[in-house]
Amino acid sequence: MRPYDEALAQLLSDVGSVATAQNATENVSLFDAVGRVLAEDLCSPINVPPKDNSAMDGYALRLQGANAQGQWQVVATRLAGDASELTVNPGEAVRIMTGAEVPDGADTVIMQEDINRDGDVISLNSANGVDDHRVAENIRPVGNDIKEGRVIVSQGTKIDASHLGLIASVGIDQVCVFRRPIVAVISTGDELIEPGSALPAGAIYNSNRYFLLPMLQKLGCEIIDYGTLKDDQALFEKTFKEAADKADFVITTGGVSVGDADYVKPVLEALGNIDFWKVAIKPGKPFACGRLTKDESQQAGYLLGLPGNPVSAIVTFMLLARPAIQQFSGQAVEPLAFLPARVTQDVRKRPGRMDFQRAHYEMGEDGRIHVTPFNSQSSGVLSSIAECNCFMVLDREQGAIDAGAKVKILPFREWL
Ligand SMILES: Nc1nc2c(c(=O)[nH]1)N[C@H]1C(S)=C(S)[C@@H](COP(=O)(O)OP(=O)(O)OC[C@H]3O[C@@H](n4cnc5c(N)ncnc54)[C@H](O)[C@@H]3O)O[C@H]1N2
Ligand code: MOO
Repeated sequence: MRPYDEALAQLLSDVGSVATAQNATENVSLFDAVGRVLAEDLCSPINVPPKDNSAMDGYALRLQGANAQGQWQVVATRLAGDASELTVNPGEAVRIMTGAEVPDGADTVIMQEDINRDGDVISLNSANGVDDHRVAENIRPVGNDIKEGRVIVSQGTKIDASHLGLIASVGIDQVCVFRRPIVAVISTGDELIEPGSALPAGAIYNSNRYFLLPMLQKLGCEIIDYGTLKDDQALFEKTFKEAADKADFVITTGGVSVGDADYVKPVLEALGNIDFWKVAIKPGKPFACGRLTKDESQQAGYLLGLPGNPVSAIVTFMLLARPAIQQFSGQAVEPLAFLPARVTQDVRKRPGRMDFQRAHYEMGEDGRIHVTPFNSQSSGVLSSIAECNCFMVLDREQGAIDAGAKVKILPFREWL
């Protein structure tokens, strides 16, 4: 059994990245870029803002050299969008609106609440006059947000709404992204039927397909859905081969343990190479992965064989498949972001496997995170995922722990 860290490291070194493949990139327009991975550093062709502009509705004037209470003659009005030539001389002011370019000669904008206006003459209304203000206040200087030439979004970033806004703010409407990873999804098991019809004796509804597909979508994958295969070795061979020719990853669920109808591992061995089988995690021990071709130089899908038990399938997807696909898609894989917490009750655990107990965390009145494990840790109880918000992670050699002990947690809801 591989320790989790070793299994993940090997998986990441085996799967590589789409960045090195042929036809790895495409240009897409901004709204199609959300969720895609940027294939090159994006530099700004302009300064943002392009010119000094006002942060307030008020008066642009020259504060430097003004006498105590100040007095200025209002000579013009400046709205946002007006770029006509305008110069402010000492003793003059321009009525200015938020976002309008600051006219030449003005060094400060005074907000209108700080001004007394009498006809076209203005003065400062604060007790200490000029001393209550500073030169350059309320002016947003050119390039304050983004300097021309600066990298605004780096290669490998998964583009979200904030990046889209930033890219639009420098006037770019198309970006170069990596192509989506192609993932074939195959459920296996004679007992599985699809939701929507009555349950025959001996059958269960296929649930794994219904969380895997949306999680893959969220990762930005193109999905080839093979539905469910009956437990038939020849059928597995034929389907895996076909899927491996079309996809970067073939993800299977079920049939990966040691039962009489568990054909995933023998078929992977027959068609290609197993990189490893069995990881020292609970749940999710029987996880198989490897390349679906004997010839290393030949491109073919990489198989990730997830266990059939729904919780084991979702946990191995989150902890192994997800980072592998993320890396392949051109993103940097972030290390797991554990948080410290105190456990609210005694916890049973046998040394041997790293435990990812489903749990619920919340902030206590003492300012610490408190975590309570779900009442069933069976790998068939999918409600433990739906009703929880984190894993309580217990190291491999850890034994039982007492209420109040310090533990690590790993929030997971953002992956769903
Ligand atoms: N003798 C041993 N038996 C088992 C071991 C072991 O080490 N020695 N490991 C156990 C562990 S741990 C797990 S996890 C399971 C994994 O088994 P498989 O990957 O072969 O999965 P199946 O046997 O096909 O199914 C297990 C369970 O999950 C249900 N299932 C399968 N697919 C779906 C699906 N798409 N949707 C909903 N439920 C599904 C299936 O009906 C079974 O109940 O092996 C243990 N056994
Ligand atoms: O490892 Mo299995 O995934 O305990 O149920």
